[in-house]
Amino acid sequence: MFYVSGTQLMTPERRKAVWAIYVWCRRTDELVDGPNASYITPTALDRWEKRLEDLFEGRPYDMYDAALSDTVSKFPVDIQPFKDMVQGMRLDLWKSRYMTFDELYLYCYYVAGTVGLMTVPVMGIAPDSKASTESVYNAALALGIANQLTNILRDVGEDARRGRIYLPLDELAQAGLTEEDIFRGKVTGKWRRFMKGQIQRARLFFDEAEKGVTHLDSASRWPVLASLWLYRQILDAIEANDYNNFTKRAYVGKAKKLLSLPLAYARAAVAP
Ligand SMILES: CC(C)=CCC/C(C)=C/CC/C(C)=C/CC/C(C)=C/[C@@H]1[C@@H](COP(=O)(O)OP(=O)(O)O)[C@]1(C)CC/C=C(\C)CC/C=C(\C)CCC=C(C)C
Ligand SMILES: Nc1ncnc2c1ncn2[C@@H]1O[C@H](COP(=O)(O)OP(=O)(O)OP(=O)(O)O)[C@@H](O)[C@H]1O
Ligand SMILES: [Mn+2]
Repeated sequence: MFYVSGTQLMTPERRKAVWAIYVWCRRTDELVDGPNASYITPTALDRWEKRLEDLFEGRPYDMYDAALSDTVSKFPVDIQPFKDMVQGMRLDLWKSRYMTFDELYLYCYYVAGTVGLMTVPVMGIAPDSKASTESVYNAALALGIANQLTNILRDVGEDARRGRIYLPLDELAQAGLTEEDIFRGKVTGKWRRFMKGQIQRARLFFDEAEKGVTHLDSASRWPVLASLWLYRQILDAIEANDYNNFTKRAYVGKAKKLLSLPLAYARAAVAP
């Protein structure tokens, strides 16, 4: 998980804090994505949200919650993005179709944009930055959206096999595609044209996020830039697979991952 390698590049205090947030997010995702997902109910998510409120008030349930309690006592982290991620998991319990990009955007905000909002207070905004705080948070949000859109484009076949289509149905229809085309999983000219548009939009969100990275505290820029570049390369891998995201899982090879780190370091070292 390159978020992990990304956080290894941070100062120890920040690394521990991001790690605590990561673990909470991973456990939250596992509730609906993990092995026991079929038993999860909205009530279980309500209980998870109650635990979140307790740990924010300094009453952690276990040692992982305690790590997040420690983080929120050290950094000005707000509870709302965490609550919003739980709401995203409630959606994932029952919602398996998205009619429009607006609907999909909201879902991406809930499960991924929230991660950006959770982590900005830990990454820190550069003291000499001229950018407004709002614009930095918008860039963080954009990175979450970009990552989730990329995740969705990477997993079209995998999600279809679980009966889920996150791609906006109105855009599929405009491209002359139907749900059956997704379940059939054939790469056609229509599919390539549709995917080109989807990839182009995801890249726009990465571009917006990248502008904001330069306004983070200098010690946080490199790991965030490295993780941004790594995830964005999944889009290149989908293109390299001739848009076959039905049966091929696009991924970034070790060599490219390793190459991204020094490149991101050099880029992050350049003043904004
Ligand atoms: C250095 C760095 C990127 C730190 C962020 C670490 C962190 C707290 C990550 C949490 C990720 C997580 C487990 C979220 C739970 C929900 C979920 C699974 C979201 C999807 C992530 C991908 O997970 P995975 O690859 O495992 O997918 P599968 O579960 O296997 O299907 C998401 C695609 C979204 C993740 C979103 C981010 C990492 C956004 C990070 C944004 C920032 C660090 C903001 C940076 C600030 C600026 C100004 C750009
Ligand atoms: N439109 C909805 N709005 C909010 N919550 C919903 C909606 N549809 C379902 N849910 C919640 O998601 C939970 C699980 O979704 P699930 O698909 O199993 O139920 P469902 O969509 O109502 O379908 P069914 O009626 O066949 O169970 C439901 O128990 C319900 O609490
Ligand atoms: Mn997941």
